[in-house]
Amino acid sequence: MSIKKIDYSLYLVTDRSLVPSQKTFLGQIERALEGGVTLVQLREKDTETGSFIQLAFEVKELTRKYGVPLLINDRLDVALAIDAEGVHIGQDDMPLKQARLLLGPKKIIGVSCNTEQEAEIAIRDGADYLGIGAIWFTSTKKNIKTPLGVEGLQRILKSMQEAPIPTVAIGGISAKNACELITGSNTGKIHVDGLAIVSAIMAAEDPKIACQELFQLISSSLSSLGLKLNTTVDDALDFAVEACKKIKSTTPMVHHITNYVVINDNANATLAVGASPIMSTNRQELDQLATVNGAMLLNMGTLNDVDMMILAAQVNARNKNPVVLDPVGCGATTFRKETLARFLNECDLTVIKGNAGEILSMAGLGGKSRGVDSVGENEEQLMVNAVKLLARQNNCVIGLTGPTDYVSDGDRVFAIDNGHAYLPLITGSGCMVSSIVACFAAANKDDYLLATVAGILTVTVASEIAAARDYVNGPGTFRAALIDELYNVSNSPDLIKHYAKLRCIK
Ligand SMILES: Cc1ncc(COP(=O)(O)OP(=O)(O)O)c(N)n1
Ligand SMILES: Cc1nc(C(=O)O)sc1CCOP(=O)(O)O
Repeated sequence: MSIKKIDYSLYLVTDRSLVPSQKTFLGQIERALEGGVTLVQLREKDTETGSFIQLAFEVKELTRKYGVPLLINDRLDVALAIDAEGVHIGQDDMPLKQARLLLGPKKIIGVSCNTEQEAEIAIRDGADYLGIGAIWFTSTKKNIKTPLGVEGLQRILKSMQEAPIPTVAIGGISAKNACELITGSNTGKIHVDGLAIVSAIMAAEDPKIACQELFQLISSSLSSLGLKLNTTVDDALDFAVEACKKIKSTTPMVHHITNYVVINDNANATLAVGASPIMSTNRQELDQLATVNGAMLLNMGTLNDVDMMILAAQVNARNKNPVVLDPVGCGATTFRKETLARFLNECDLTVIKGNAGEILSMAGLGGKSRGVDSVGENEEQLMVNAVKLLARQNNCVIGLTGPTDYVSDGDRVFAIDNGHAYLPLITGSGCMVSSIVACFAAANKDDYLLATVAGILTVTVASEIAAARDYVNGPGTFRAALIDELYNVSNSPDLIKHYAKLRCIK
């Protein structure tokens, strides 16, 4: 299972033939990125493979600079050659099932659909999003099928209500009709997630201005429907409160394969927030447990049977259980580095939660991991870049804990300034945070970024309340009080709202 949290709202599909004279293709794309494009598809119809790859590398350099994913139209070979974030395929291109086999589960695959039946098949076969069109007539693409209009789009969206996936509309879209399209296609719970646009951006005198105008229109149309493009601090706090309640009401089982230094504390913390811990390390019951688990937690602290841990991650992902990895000391030895590489390559991880040293070392951003302690003071920007980059590279949520905690899904970034100086003085407090994140992910599968923020907030807020107790005068008394306050905070989750020092970082 993969989160693939992509912002589809303003999706540029390129066309070199539309670039005005005096302008360059890459220049138009860069201006569009400056204007707020959230996703780019490189669409080349008559370009030889070698030149296509060369161009794709150049476009990727730009999209990377702006932190925007790049998809390749039709050509899986080009997408693989440049390690693009995914592809967009049409009904006459390589079948989705084969494309998925070649690209693997982590890449994004979008599929063009013009009918309810095409949408149903694409969803069944595992598309990540649908490009629904043509909505209106367009001269950008030859031989389009009969335009759907807003009613046709609505019909398809309604047909997907049982199994919704993200959708973008395409064909004839510009600032003149963007609002009508978004508000008109709203069918209660389901609406189009974004607009895919070619000529209104590629042929614009200044794509930055065109995109800013489009972005504004999309954002105001969504807010008129009570929907938002961005997740705010208030959204995250509301989510945290509800997330606590959901753990209590569903009591998810959280399977831990954790290190033996922290096993008892992890189990007690899990119970304190209302989840049910199981600490089995026997491979014979992995399959059966995965059918009832809410989440799987893997902790690299005291590594023994790595193959078994990888198997556990795989069977849980197959059962659609979130898999949380705590990469304890991942930069400390060659064995740990190799083990981490295996987790990243062989498993579909949902959340990686480590300390600053671990996360910076994973990101190759100069972090060091000495034993299992986090070292060094780092600038906020370095942390933000690290969590964003790793989240994008690994298609998962990254949580970095330290004096300030950072969480990102590659798109959104939150910083948490809660916590107490006693936390790093008890062994395995970071491991406890990972356990609690797994509990939140188990019960809150609709948004793993917010579930991770909620988990970290719960522990750090509880730590502040625990440290303030009269009898707490050092790490030993604090450790017991922390378990008590995890219990109290999760029973009165409005405390999170009261204490939270949460920031949304753009
Ligand atoms: C976002 C998006 N939606 C639809 C299409 C059309 O794809 P396809 O049907 O493969 O046609 P061509 O683009 O290949 O002409 C798209 N490219 N992007
Ligand atoms: C690439 C493409 N696919 C379509 C479909 O209907 O699937 S319409 C289209 C072209 C859209 O261009 P413009 O934004 O300039 O109208």
